[in-house]
Amino acid sequence: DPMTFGIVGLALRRIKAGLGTPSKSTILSSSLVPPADGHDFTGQANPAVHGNGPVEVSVPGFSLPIDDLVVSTSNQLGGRFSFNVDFNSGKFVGVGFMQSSIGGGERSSAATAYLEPVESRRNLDILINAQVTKLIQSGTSKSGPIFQVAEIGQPGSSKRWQVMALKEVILSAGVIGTPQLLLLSGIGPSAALTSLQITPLVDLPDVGTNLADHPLVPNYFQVSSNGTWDDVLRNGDNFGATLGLWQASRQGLFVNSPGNTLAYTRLPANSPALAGISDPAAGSRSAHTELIFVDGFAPFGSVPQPATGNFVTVLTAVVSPTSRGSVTLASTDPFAKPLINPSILSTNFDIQAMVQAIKDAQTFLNATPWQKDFKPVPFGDLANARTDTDKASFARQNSVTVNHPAGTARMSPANSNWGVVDSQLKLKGAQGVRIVDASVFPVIPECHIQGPVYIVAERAADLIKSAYGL
Ligand SMILES: Cc1cc2nc3c(=O)[nH]c(=O)nc-3n(C[C@H](O)[C@H](O)[C@H](O)COP(=O)(O)OP(=O)(O)OC[C@H]3O[C@@H](n4cnc5c(N)ncnc54)[C@H](O)[C@@H]3O)c2cc1C
Repeated sequence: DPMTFGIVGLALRRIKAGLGTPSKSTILSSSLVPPADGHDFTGQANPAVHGNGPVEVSVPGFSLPIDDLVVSTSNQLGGRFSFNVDFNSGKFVGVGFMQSSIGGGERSSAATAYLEPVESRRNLDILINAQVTKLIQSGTSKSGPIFQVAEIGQPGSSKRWQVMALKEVILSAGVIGTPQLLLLSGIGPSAALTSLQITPLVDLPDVGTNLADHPLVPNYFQVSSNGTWDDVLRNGDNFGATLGLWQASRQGLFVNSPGNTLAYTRLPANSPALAGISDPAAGSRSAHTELIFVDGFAPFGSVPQPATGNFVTVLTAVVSPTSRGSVTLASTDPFAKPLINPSILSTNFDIQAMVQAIKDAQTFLNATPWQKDFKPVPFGDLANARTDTDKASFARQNSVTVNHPAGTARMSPANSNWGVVDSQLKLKGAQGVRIVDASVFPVIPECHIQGPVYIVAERAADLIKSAYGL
């Protein structure tokens, strides 16, 4: 459950650019804290490239038998698999230790780090068991309709309440909820809205388009070691004892997910994935693919955990995908689920990059450090996926996503005729609404995107304070 931050890189670039040390509230949202087991994490992360913000981040707090094998293999293979002590350094490729938003063996999040400390503020009300059903036009301005009223309801009831914002509405309903709400409010592609009998108020064809996510394939390897977590998952007593240990002391296997190590890799320069296209990654220090090394059978997708045997899973992902899907309305009922078309692996780049990642997983686990105690052997459909064509087919059959959707209300230049928000995060063609969530990313970041969401949120806070002279 990793989160990766580019925040310190951002801060360093600020300092180099002569902008001075960033104030805490401007840039830094996380702090590196000791792992749950208190082990010396020298060489697993670099405190010098971390900030001092409220979200707690740590390296894994429970060592796994495969950790040393991953590091040894990195040292042996080098090149695209060289060791990277900390992905926050500004160089985002290589093999390293996972960093998770965990402090003291517990999840740290926007809720615990930002919201809980201010819950008792008199100017903050939190409505639970309530859902915004639409934004209501409250006036007209030269920039377009003004939306300063949110309508609220509860499932199973037709009763509605209205809340009026004195300054503006900040919409943070996420990559699925935000476009759904905009569409329900008459903000989106006019023709599609009209066909659903919704009166179009702002014609923004991009609402709900540009949905990006990181496709993920679980690659299973049967191993001869009997020390993997498979028996914890299978055996109720063992599972209960492990959970009990976490509940009593925030120690043991359950202090984080059992994927302690990972690799971010760039494709080889001659990869067929890159033929005839411009490189979709942000730059030479950004990755195309990711490998997460899990000490057991990670039950992703439709393949159930086998009743016997020990396993290592390598989760392979494409982190600079070019496929784009969509979120559209299935119904005008605000409580009905929208239609989500993830459209993953729908481009040649994405499928070829995934094939390379699957080959990389096999190369990595074929290295000598694994041959003494683990002796990994491809398991299930992976065992039969011998050629690149087989691997592409295996990927199509077994892909899920990393749950990193982004981009359904993308940012664009103020005077462009595409996009949904401008660089101030304000809804285009309207007044009174700002969007602050992962839907505004124009492209999906090549990392687990929770960190970048915090960056956008911190930036938005500054934009809002600045707009009102606060
Ligand atoms: C299963 C899963 C695992 C993940 N694991 C990781 C990980 O390990 N590392 C990582 O970096 N990222 C991870 N992510 C991604 C990360 O959680 C998201 O990128 C991030 O939470 C997005 O933040 P957001 O503010 O855009 O939206 P969200 O966090 O989704 O917040 C949107 C909120 O709006 C609420 N909402 C929606 N519609 C309405 C409405 N109409 N009225 C009122 N409220 C509404 C939702 O209930 C939700 O609470 C994971 C995501 C999932 C789903």
